[in-house]
Amino acid sequence: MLPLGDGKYKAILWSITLCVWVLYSGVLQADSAPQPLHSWEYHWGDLPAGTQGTLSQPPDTSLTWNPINFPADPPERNGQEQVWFRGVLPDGNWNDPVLYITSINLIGQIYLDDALIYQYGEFDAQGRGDFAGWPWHMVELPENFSGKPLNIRVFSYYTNIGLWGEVKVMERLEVLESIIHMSVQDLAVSALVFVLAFIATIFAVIGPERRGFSAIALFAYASGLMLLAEAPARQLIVDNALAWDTLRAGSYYTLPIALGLLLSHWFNGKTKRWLTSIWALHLAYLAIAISLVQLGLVSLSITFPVFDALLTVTLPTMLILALFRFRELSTEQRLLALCFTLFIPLLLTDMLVAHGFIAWRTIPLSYGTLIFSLANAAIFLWHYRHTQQQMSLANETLEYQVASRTKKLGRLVQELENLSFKDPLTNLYNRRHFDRVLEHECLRAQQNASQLSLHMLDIDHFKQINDHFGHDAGDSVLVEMAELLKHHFRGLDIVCRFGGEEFVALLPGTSVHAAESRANALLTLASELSLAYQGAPLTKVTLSCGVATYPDHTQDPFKLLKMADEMLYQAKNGGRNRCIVWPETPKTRDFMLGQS
Ligand SMILES: Nc1nc2c(ncn2[C@@H]2O[C@H](COP(=O)(O)OP(=O)(O)OP(=O)(O)O)[C@@H](O)[C@H]2O)c(=O)[nH]1
Repeated sequence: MLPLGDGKYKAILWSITLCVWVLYSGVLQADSAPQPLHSWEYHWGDLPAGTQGTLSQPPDTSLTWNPINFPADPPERNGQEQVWFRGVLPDGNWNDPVLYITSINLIGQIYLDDALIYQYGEFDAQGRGDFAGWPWHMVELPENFSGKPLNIRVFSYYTNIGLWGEVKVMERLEVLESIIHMSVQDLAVSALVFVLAFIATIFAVIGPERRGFSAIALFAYASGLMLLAEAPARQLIVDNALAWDTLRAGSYYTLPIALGLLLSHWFNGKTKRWLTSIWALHLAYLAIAISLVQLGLVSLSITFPVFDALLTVTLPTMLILALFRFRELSTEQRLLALCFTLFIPLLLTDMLVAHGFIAWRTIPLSYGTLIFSLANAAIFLWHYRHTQQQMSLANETLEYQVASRTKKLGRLVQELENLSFKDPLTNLYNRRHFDRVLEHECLRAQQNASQLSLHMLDIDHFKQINDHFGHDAGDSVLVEMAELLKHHFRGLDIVCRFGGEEFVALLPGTSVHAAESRANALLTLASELSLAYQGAPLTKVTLSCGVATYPDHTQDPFKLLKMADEMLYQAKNGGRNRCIVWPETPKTRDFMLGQS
């Protein structure tokens, strides 16, 4: 940073400011209103240009000159490619005057007082040359030019010949100022369009409407590039008119491709086929035209009128096709279609001006692009909001689904767990469950200072049922017996199938005597059961039962089971169909202790 306190630097800073002010105020004070040249005349054909940039003979002595309003496209061209114009330079009081020309079709030389003062493009010996782009021109003028004739030699194989736009004498600074002024809007819109193109690209990559957003992105990139390449300030950035015009052609020729892609994506059937053919045709034109130009076979300038002719047919066709089926479009598509409807006349008018069908004027193409860009921005925002809403909805749905599935899964786990503790044939608890609850029930009995009786039950001579009536009949007996047990015992009793034809029942809060009487009652009920299988009666069955009670007989759950089993064994040995309760005798106690 400048040390502002330092007097020396302050002085320099003030001097620079003063110079700029003097220079600028000088410009403002000068009689600097831009003045066009006047008294224009033309002469078809080339005149012999003298050596070293001088006219070998003054063209006005021996030739016929015809008056013309503006030095462009004189009548009766008849395929001629060379023409001379001459006009009189205006009077004025300029500080730093220059001649400003909007554009030249295609190349030219400018002479003042028989001296060549400016040349654009390369002339060969025959006075011909190649297209070199369409830049604006700022021609240095020597002193005392006022009132002098200016001779302009032009060569063009293009549809137009001569100068284009404005030809006037003005201050150099004013030229630069107006160039910047004319470009600001184009450049600003171009920057905005590039940002939108980038956002559209992101939507095209991630979004559901990939093709639609790709087409919008392509249109935005093409129109952004076109505006940049058209802005007069382009020459101040990179001084290569041909490169800029090639870029302009590429982007301009891409616009109908993007438009066709987008529209064809919106429609079906015949309309889609028509639109697809149109964008394919433009794609082919772009590829062929740029290739031929790059190969040096065709001049870039010639590709413009051919393209414009094509566009005057395809653009209205696309518009008519879209408007014809306007009702089928969604709101956002309608918005874009309307923007195109506004943009297309601008594009067509610009084209008509470029070819001289309409008098020269600046066409605000950037307005069309701006409207299109704003519509796009609105659509992006709408899409963003819509996507956000859909995402939160999806999240909620997902959360709901996860919760309901977790619940369902919990239920399934529970069912599975139940199944793993159940006997599938009888639907009674199985031995796994019994092993799990025995210890727990003993503990509960201890905590409640109550008793817990254990019944061990076995169907007598069950093998004979299987043998006589078959395995399935045996199964039906097991099921019947299980039903009897379920009904006979209380809800808080735990009845399990211990294995084969053996059952156990845990009776919480049941004394030895109560357990014995419940067992005897069960045995009676079992012996009275009328069993049948598939309508055929089965033999009567009886049960044997062993009983042991906690804590009366033991406080060890494992021993309790052993004791009941031992009593069952004794019941079997004692003749079956009976219940034996663990007797509190020293002999049995010793027996059990010896086992443990
Ligand atoms: N149908 C059927 N039979 C079974 C099942 N489980 C075990 N068995 C049969 O039950 C019979 C048990 O026979 P045993 O151990 O000799 O006993 P039992 O014939 O009842 O004789 P005791 O117990 O001494 O009165 C065997 O034939 C087993 O095949 C089953 O699920 N279904």
